[in-house]
Amino acid sequence: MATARNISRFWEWGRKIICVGRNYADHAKELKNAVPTEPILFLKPPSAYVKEGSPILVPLYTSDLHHEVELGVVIGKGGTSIPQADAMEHVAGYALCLDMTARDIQDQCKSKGLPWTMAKAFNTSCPVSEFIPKENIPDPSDVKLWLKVNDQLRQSGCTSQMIFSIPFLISYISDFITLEEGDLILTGTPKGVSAVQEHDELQAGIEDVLTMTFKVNRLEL
Ligand SMILES: O=C([O-])CC(=O)C(=O)O
Ligand SMILES: [Mg+2]
Repeated sequence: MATARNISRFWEWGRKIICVGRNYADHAKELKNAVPTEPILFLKPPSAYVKEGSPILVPLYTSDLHHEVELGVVIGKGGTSIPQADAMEHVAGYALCLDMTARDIQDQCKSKGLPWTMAKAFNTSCPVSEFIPKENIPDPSDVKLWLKVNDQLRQSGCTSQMIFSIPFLISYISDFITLEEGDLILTGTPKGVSAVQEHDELQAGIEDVLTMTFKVNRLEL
């Protein structure tokens, strides 16, 4: 007998992960990138998800794996060409996410004009918290995000600093990628990205809503 799918386990559904890059001016500047005038988008596959209790695995081909703490928006109602005014009706809730990035590989891809797939879409590149029901974050345009590595604060930002708002992003993306229930939008990272090493412990949080912890491991050959 088929069991009903529950949005609170959206990461098991095999749906899209759509990521927004350079959505915070302070992060665009720290990597010496221009502040965008239109959203920069890339994708991660559902195989990128990892949940607390399992480690983040450093790909063998990188020596500069970075953390990026981000607010994730979980789509509850699909749609195409969603007007900005209706966008929040399509949101089921949120998740705290890390956009793990092989920065050395991303730099190589950027200099060659190649896509970022190897830098951004590898297994365990999307650590994700428990599902956060919409009611628990009444104003997603004003929540604080933070990340510590081995108890040292590295990132601390507020979603009020986003260049493109959540309703704008939902509308913009849905004009050319149909959004489906269970999709996740990663809304970009504030400044403070830095490298992590094997055995590091990452702890991240959204204000007083939730915290999550991940260990970093090397992939065994
Ligand atoms: O790799 C980058 O700098 C782009 C990105 O994902 C972000 O800004 O969150
Ligand atoms: Mg990112």
